[in-house]
Amino acid sequence: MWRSRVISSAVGGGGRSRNKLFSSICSTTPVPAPCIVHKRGSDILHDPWFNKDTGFPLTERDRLGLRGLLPPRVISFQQQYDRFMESFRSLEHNTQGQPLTVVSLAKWRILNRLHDRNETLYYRALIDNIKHFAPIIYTPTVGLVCQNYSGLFRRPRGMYFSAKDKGEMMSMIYNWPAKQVDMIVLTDGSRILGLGDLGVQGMAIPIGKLDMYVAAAGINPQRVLPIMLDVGTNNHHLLENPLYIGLRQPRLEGEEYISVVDELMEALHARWPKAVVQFEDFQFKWAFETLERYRKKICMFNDDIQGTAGVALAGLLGTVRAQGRPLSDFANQKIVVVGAGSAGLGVLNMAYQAVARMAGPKAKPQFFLLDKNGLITTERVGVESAAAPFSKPIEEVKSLGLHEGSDLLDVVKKVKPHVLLGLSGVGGVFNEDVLKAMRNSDSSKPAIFAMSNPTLNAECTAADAFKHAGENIVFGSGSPFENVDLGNGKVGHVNQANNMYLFPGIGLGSLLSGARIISDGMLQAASECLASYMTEEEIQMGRLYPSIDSIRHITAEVGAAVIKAAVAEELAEGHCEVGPKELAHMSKEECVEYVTSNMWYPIYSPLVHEK
Ligand SMILES: NC(=O)C1=CN([C@@H]2O[C@H](COP(=O)(O)OP(=O)(O)OC[C@H]3O[C@@H](n4cnc5c(N)ncnc54)[C@H](O)[C@@H]3O)[C@@H](O)[C@H]2O)C=CC1
Ligand SMILES: CC(=O)C(=O)O
Ligand SMILES: [Mg+2]
Repeated sequence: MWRSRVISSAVGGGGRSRNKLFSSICSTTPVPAPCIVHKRGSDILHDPWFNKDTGFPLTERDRLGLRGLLPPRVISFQQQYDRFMESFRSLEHNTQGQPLTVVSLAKWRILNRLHDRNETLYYRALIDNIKHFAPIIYTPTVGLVCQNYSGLFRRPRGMYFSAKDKGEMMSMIYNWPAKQVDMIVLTDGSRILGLGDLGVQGMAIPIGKLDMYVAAAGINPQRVLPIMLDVGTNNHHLLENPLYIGLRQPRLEGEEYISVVDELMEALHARWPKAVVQFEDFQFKWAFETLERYRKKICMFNDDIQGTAGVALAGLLGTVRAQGRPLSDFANQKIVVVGAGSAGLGVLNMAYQAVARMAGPKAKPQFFLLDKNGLITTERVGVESAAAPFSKPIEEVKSLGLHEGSDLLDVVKKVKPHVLLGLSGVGGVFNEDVLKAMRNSDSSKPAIFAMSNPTLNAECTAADAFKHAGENIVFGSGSPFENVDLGNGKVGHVNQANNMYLFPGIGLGSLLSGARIISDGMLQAASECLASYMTEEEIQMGRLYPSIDSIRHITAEVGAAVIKAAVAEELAEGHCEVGPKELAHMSKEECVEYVTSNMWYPIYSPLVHEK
């Protein structure tokens, strides 16, 4: 039995992991570990990490100088939870019939206010209602929040570094109050979902991703750090907005840009050398470059390139199974990828690697890549170096009646793909004609993945996909859609093909293994774990990914797979009291148990004051 860490002692607060140590000693309900707090009185009430609102027991009120600062009656955690959920339901009821954007922002506001006031209650509400709340704190509403962030901003969360901080970052990093940081999500706001350059307003993305880390991976919220690196924006609309809260200057470019990122990475690594850093929503021209620059030096990954690739590959393998074919048939699948950016190229990279493993390095995958200028072939002038390996040989293209730059409809008609996968950021690009052309797919169960976010940027809606491409398709989308009623009691199942199924497990597995870096092998293990998670029966029903309700379970499995891969590649240096040798001796089940027991869970811990 692997003992969990007693988190409180390490971070001076928040000793709220489910504690196996206690449960193995006591036969009764485990007592939560006490949590050390270095403040007293109203300072505690204004600190969302420690605040319990009316939930402070009387003894604690005495101990912490809170007596008289709260109404006399003590309200239990359960009562507080019920009251919050009741006000959320009232809000839903009272906003019925109002425009979707108004309702969505109102829901985000009520959750955000709780987040700012009482983190324990917030995360319990999030974990227990993840299916309902993920679309608010994550895609699609987080996109709307980013678009309006300057107006919505009330209280700071995370850290802001800007081009004006050059030379200061190494000292600024010590302004962050937590001694320990495990998980960092960093953006420069240059490609927020499919919404483009939103400058400093992109900060809602790292915050939302880290909320998912807490909910899905049980990362202690006291140890997460969302970071915005504001190097300016090229969004004229924002530059002209007098209330814009970011730097009002064009984006830094070239050497100037990279030197600022270098400085920040050095500062982060110097203070928290074991923290995992996730790069998020960097524009294409910097996404690959920064990944290659840092991935051999520190424990980091790019979620849009690597997390997305793993989730997409799991979905693609699922579609092979859904067709009733052996997995090795993946090498013969005709896949049209629409969007040759960070995400699309990440997917193709991983898909090519999978084919090479299955069918040998000489295999020639039938993958087709399109960008805004159409089909990318070896005749393309000025092709990006990251896209070049996926350019289709022109002779092959011509033999199909296609040419350099063929449009999507023509490609779908001539190729008759098994899979159409969109990562273009362009809403509706899978139009009626394109979807109808998928009816002539060579697959008995064609797959359509409209993976772009948020909802309006999806390549097609779920309803249109089933309506035009036929009821036998398998469908996935980056943002959630309702299942589609096909009539006669039949339902078109909607999968959420989103990197949220992998990034929490990649991050947690990397952290708990103490991996020096995040290797391709670790990412592949994560993807394979997700791919094999679904049963044959589920796959036959068109379910490629599990329900988000079981996200902690999936994350535990993925995290364990990542740890095992890190150990196998001798990258694991261990974490806290669990060293690499102990990790190596864990069975798969023990490893899943180790990951699970390290997941933080929100309960009120007794607070103990220390000067
Ligand atoms: N579901 C998920 O988990 C994820 C979804 N995404 C989504 O993928 C989208 C793209 O992200 P990135 O690759 O980082 O963006 P990017 O800007 O790097 O790439 C976009 C690509 O789409 C191409 N494109 C634009 N218009 C097109 C058109 N009409 N037809 C065909 N291709 C077109 C561009 O030429 C470019 O190659 C975004 O909407 C993002 O939200 C990204 C990561 C994860
Ligand atoms: C999901 C995600 O990472 C994106 O749309 O960028
Ligand atoms: Mg992203």
